[in-house]
Amino acid sequence: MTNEDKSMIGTDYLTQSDAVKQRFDRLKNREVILEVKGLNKIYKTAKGETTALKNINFKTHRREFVCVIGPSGCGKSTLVRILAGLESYNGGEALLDGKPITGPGRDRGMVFQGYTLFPWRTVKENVMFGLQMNNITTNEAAREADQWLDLVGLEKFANAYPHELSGGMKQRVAIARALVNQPRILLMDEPFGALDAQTRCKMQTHLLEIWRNIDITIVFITHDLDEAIFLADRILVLKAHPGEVMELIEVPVPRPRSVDQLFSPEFLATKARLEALIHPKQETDTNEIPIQQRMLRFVDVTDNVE
Ligand SMILES: Nc1ncnc2c1ncn2[C@@H]1O[C@H](COP(=O)(O)OP(=O)(O)OP(=O)(O)O)[C@@H](O)[C@H]1O
Repeated sequence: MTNEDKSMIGTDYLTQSDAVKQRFDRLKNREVILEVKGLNKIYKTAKGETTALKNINFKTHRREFVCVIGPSGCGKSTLVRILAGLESYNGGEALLDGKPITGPGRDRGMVFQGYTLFPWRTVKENVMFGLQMNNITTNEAAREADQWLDLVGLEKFANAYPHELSGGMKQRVAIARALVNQPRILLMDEPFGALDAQTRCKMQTHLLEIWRNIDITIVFITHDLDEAIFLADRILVLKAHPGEVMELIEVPVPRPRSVDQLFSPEFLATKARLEALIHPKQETDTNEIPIQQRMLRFVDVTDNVE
């Protein structure tokens, strides 16, 4: 344990080292890229109304990395779809560079959990697609696609087809394809959710490396507490039914991040706070039937597996 570790013992997630504090001061001085003000979303169905988002407020600064976390049904996907311009909303505002979001646009790149590559196009052709849709010549698109494939470390796979790639590689192509139009903001909805733990970990480090090297602001949806703390500057914590902001947490873990920090006092303190917000301890319900009594017996009582 280093002296710095020792000095952080007993601190909570609100305690920031001087370096972290200064970083947040710099970050908050940067221009606001995304501003969400009093945003509401109500879904109307035959069964009634669901308030998916209620009075959501937050700002994201240039080159900030924001994670959005919360229990199932808290409106994470709804929020990201509204920001992408794929979903309408019922009041409030969502502003990108001060302008209302009214539909999809080149200023936003999207990466989803499912692999959304065109299977009949090569890796490079997948990345070129967005550019060609914007009337950029094939030669120019090919040159730019090469640069982005280089950035995500897939230059050697330019002529491969999606089915020849691993899950992590497919998501790297998806990131290159989302970045090729040089959006202001990258919206990522559980992009690593389908990957195995080891690949997921590598992709997180890789994404931080990409983010460090380019001028991009990231809004990243996740279920995973470790992933949120590892990646984010700030974490927007939502609650469900209705989807509301519980807290916007400034992650006190210094940058650059590495897996060695997963058990640092700041990391664990932040995780404890997220656990308390997202999985609060339930009061014991005295009316609840003990689990053993609820289970059907499928085996003979004498057949003891232990
Ligand atoms: N198209 C829709 N029509 C009706 N209700 C919807 C629709 N999409 C989402 N909802 C409801 O809105 C609420 C928020 O859903 P949303 O999918 O945004 O949550 P989420 O936090 O992304 O959930 P998960 O983590 O399970 O993906 C939920 O109660 C959901 O049932």
